[in-house]
Amino acid sequence: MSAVLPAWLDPLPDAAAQRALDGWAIEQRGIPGIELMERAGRGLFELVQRCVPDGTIAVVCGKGNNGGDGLVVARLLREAGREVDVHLLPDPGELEGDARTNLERLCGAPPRIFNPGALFEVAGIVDAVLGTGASGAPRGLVGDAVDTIAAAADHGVTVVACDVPSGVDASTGEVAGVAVRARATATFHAAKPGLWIAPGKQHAGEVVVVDIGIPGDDGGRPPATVAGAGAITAAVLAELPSRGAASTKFDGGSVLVCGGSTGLTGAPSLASAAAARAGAGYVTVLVPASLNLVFEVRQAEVMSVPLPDEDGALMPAAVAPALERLERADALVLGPGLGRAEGSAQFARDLAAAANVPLVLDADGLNAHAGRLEDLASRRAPTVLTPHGGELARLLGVGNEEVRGRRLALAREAAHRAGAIVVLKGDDTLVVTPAGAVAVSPGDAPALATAGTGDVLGGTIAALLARRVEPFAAACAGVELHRRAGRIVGERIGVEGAIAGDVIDALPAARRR
Ligand SMILES: NC(=O)C1=CN([C@@H]2O[C@H](COP(=O)(O)OP(=O)(O)OC[C@H]3O[C@@H](n4cnc5c(N)ncnc54)[C@H](O)[C@@H]3O)[C@@H](O)[C@H]2O)[C@H](O)CC1
Ligand SMILES: [K+]
Repeated sequence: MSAVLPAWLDPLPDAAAQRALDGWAIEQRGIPGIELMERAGRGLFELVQRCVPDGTIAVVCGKGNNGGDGLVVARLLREAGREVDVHLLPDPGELEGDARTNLERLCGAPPRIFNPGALFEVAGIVDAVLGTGASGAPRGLVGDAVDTIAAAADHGVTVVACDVPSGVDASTGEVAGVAVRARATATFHAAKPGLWIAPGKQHAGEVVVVDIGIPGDDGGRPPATVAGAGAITAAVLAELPSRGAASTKFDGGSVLVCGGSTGLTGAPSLASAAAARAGAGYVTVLVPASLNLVFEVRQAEVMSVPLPDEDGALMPAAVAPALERLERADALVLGPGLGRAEGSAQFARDLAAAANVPLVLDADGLNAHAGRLEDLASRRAPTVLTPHGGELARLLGVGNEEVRGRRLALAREAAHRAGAIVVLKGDDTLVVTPAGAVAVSPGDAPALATAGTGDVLGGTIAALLARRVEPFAAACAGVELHRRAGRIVGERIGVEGAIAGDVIDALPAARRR
């Protein structure tokens, strides 16, 4: 599936797209494959020298061009005076093309037959077994080699991966069987989605992108490299409107936040405060009448509308009054603190179906749609689901383990079934559209790992939807603002002890960075 990625996403070509790019560079732009391989090997060499400055290096080579890169780096390391053991998995006669050429160019001792024990006695290992040509779990001797490299890493041997840690699916980050866990990965031309998406992200370690001279779109029209995914960049924030001198609160749009239940009044408060801090013109919470006083007192900048409730939980009878308020709203966040009462789940389903405004469905609003994603597909206005892993598992009726292992595939499935944008939260937050576009967040905002930051994200995205930002851009920009705010909090007050309110307060600064 190739969707044209917006300019504010840096392409993360998947395995097929990267192979197409390699082929295009060779056939259409006349760059010899052997030259691409040499440049790849040189980039890998520099990373190995940095990560393993001394001691013996074992280079384990598979039979494809990933192995060919390994043979290049073995030669360069030996030319630099390093002690290098080359372990060749295939018979030498099985090597073809550029890999074979580099076998012939190898200086020093010829490659040895793969010797697992030797991998525990070296300072470092270069994993040149499988790259973008891998399919499925490593098999046979390749599987044994990947197992051994992984075990050696567990014993403290430094592993540097060539292009992709062997065993990781370059396109999705899935690990079918066993995979190498590298200290660092030298990846060629561009990072692949599998290096940015868990569990592949954790296997890749530090990712260094090596320029191997594949030209950009210099009019030569490279193949659509957008078949993979895109990395969210700061440029997405340029999609956001700014308040001008003549702006009024009406320009900022009206965000409604519907949720809350006894003991769970904090979530709608966090979501509504976040919407205000993210630029909404005005924000109103729709909450159980018996809890309304809490909201009257808590946040002066947020208005509150009491809805009929039973024991502090919203029931289907609250749908009609809520819809009345929605007539004058520009976006709705539904779910924060809603609670698990059956009547509240029905309330959430009825309101989601009837609300004709852009909707951010979060928390118990999502749980109310477990196994009912298709109900959302008939909504006329845009829908953004913001599940964490456990909520996505409940939506799809699968186990948490399956979501942890197949994040991209399952986010795509939910987006397709619900006809909605899915924001699958995590250090590697994914934003996936029903049409198949995929954006990945750079993450690295550990201060966000605290209760309530999910509510903050929902309110932030709703504020951008209320300002008529295109929904995919609004979801990605919301994720980026949220991440930046988390990083600001981490720098200002420290990761430990950061709380969701700090992230809200940092949202305005996050736009300025
Ligand atoms: N194409 C180029 O110009 C460049 C490529 N670079 C490097 O090449 C690899 C991609 O090479 P390719 O030959 O397509 O595939 P691999 O080297 O990944 O090897 C696949 C090889 O292994 C076998 N295999 C596949 N899956 C499994 C499995 N699960 N178990 C066992 N064996 C498996 C398969 O039969 C193939 O023979 C790319 O990653 C780069 O490293 C250069 O870097 C740049 C130029
Ligand atoms: K590899």
